[in-house]
Amino acid sequence: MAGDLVLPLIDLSNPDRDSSAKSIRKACLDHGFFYLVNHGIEESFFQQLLKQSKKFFSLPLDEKMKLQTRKDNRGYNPLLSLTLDSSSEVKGDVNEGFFITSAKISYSQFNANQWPPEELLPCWRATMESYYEKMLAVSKKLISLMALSLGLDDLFFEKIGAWHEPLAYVRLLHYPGKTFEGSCGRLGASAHSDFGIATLLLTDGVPGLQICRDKDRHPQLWEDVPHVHGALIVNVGDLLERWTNCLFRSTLHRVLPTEQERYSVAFFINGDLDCMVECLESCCSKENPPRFPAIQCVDYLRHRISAIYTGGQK
Ligand SMILES: O=C(O)CCC(=O)C(=O)O
Ligand SMILES: [Fe+2]
Repeated sequence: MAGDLVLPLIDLSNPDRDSSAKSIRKACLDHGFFYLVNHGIEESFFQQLLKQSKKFFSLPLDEKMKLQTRKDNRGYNPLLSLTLDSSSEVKGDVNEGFFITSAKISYSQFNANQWPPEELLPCWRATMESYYEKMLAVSKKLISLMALSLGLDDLFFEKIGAWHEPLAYVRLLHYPGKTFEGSCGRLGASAHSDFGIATLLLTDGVPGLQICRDKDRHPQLWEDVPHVHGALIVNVGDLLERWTNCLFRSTLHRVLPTEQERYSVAFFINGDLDCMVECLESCCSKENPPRFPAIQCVDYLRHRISAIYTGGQK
């Protein structure tokens, strides 16, 4: 049964950075989720982004399929093509999506984003590129507060080489609502934790997102995440959980099938591909040894990304 959930609100513009860092630490210990406000992105820009996203998903399927993702995970994923809970026997999440990342990053033999033709969707690419840049700037501020919240230098992630050319993704998402008849007990997004450092999520206000704060509890308790107008929902990812030896929690979440159509945009922040993710000194001791071996960011992400492709990654 879903209960009422009150998540902390972090003000990114607060000049008292130590106080923000303290609040972030508490939020990451208690929930692994919080709202980010005063992040500097205008509401009108969010509306423009959601409008452009809707325009893309309204294109005929054959047009969208021309941009289907390849090995590098950029472009279009049709309905049911990904299953975020890779251990689930029920395959296929009821959403379609579109991934965009930095043009500078070469992840496989393909190193270019895919774009719908300008004559079909004027300004689409420019809107997405602008969102990517704005979110990268917000993430940079957030990452430095997260470093402070762990008692580290605020430039810690830059200094260890995790934030020079970080792999980040914009993921546009469309949940079709009850008009889609092939759901058969599937979820909008099956239960998962995100892979990277953190995720910053924008939704259109249609409910559906739930979190499970204690994944080991049986039966699991799923709680609705209320919409807060203008706020981004931030959650800790598995790479940060590894860095912090499970001090910061990458909380399980999912999206229920929705009656109405629903649009959301996730911004996934990961580190630089070649950075090593290994337990922070301050997060381990003799009594609490590292729970995960060190791993290169790219190896971890490749493995996790390929596991969510329902029929294998093309
Ligand atoms: O659409 C949402 O609200 C959540 C999406 C999500 O959890 C994801 O893409 O990782
Ligand atoms: Fe997620």
